[in-house]
Amino acid sequence: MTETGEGIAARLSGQLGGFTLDVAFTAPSQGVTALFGPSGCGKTTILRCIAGLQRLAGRLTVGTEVWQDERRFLPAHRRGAAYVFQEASLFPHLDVRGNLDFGRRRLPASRQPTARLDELVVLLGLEPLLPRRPQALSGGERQRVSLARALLAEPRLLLLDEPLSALDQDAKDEILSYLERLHAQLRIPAILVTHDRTEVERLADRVVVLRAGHVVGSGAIAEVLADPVLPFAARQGAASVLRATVVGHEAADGLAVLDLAGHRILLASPELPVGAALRLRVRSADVSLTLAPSQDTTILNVIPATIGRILPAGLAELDVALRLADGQHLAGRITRRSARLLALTEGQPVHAQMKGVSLSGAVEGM
Ligand SMILES: Nc1ncnc2c1ncn2[C@@H]1O[C@H](COP(=O)(O)OP(=O)(O)OP(=O)(O)O)[C@@H](O)[C@H]1O
Repeated sequence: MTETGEGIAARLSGQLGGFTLDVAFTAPSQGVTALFGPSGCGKTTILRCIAGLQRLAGRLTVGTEVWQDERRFLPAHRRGAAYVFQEASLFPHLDVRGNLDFGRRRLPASRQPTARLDELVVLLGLEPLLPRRPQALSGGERQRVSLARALLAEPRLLLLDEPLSALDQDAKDEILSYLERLHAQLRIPAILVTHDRTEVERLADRVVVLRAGHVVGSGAIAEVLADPVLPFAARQGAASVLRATVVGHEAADGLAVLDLAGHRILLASPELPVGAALRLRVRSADVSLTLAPSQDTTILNVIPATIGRILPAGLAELDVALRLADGQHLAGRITRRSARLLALTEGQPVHAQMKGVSLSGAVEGM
C-alpha cells in the first residue's frame, strides 16, 4: 500500500439550510482519524467535502496536493479517495471475486496496485466468499468486501462513513476485529465518521470531536479519551488506550510480559512475539488506586502514576486522570469515599492497579 507524504489539513465553512458548519482540523498521513459526534453535527458533510462530492468554502490539502482552495476544486474522480458507506454498494450481478476485480480494473495502467488482492483476502477473511454473489452475503461480509474493493483501487485516502452502523452487534464485533487487523497494515490515512465511542476506542489514532458544526476538541486517542472536558472519560464503560511493547513471556502461566511506561505488566495472551508494539484497552472501572503497591492482591498489574485531575462522576464516584512515567494517560473511576479515606489530591504519586487489560487496535511487528 502506498505511503503519502504529509497528512491532511482541512478548513471548511458554510451554511446548509439553517445549519452552520465551521471546522478546521488535521489528520496524520497514516492511521485512523475519527470524526466523532452526535447525529446532525456535520460529520457526513465534512466527509463528502473531502471526497469532492460536496463543496463548501475552505481549503483542503492532502500530502503535498491541494484538493481545494480559493481558486481550485479538484473533482472527486481525481482525488483518489475511496469511500465506504454505511450500506455496501456492491454490484449484484458479479460475485465477490468479480467485485474485487472491478476495483482493480479502475486503476490506470501506470499504477499497479500495491495493496495486493491475496493480502487483503487473508486480512479480511474473504477466501470463502469469493465465489458468492453479494445477495448471499451477510451485512458484515458485504462491508468486508467493500473495504477490500476500496483498498484495491489504491486510494490516497480512505473515507469510512459509519461503516458499521447498519450491522447488528455480532457483525459489528466481527468486523471490528478485522478492521483492527487491517489498521496495522494500512499505510494511508483513513477518516472514520462515527458516533460510536467503542469504535473510536478500538480503531482511532486521532479523534476530532464535533458538536453542532464545530470542533470542540481534537488530539491523539489517548489524550482525547482521558480529557475530562470531552464526552469520553465521564461515560459509563469509559476506557483508556495505552501503548506497550512485548518484552518476554511467562509461558508456564500463559502470559506475555509487556513494557508499559518502563514498567513490567502481564497480559494473558501468550502468542505475542517479542518486540510487537501493542495497543491496550483498560476500562476506567478496572483501575483502582493504592498509595503503596500491595503484595496481597490478585491484581497482576500495578504501575506507578501521578494524579492529574479529579472530577465528579455522579453522586458517589470520581474520575481520576492519571499520568504514567512516560506521559501516557490512564483514567480511573473510584468512589468518593476511597478518595477521602486515602486523601487523594491532584499531583500526588500513587500506584494504579489494573484489574483488566485487553489487547485492542493496532498491533505492529507481528
Ligand atoms: N443540503 C442540505 N440542506 C439543508 N441542510 C442540510 C443539508 N445537508 C445537511 N444538512 C443539515 O446539516 C446538518 C449536518 O448533517 P450531516 O449529515 O453532515 O450530519 P452527521 O453528523 O453526519 O449526522 P448523522 O450521524 O445523522 O449522519 C444536519 O442538521 C442536516 O440536516
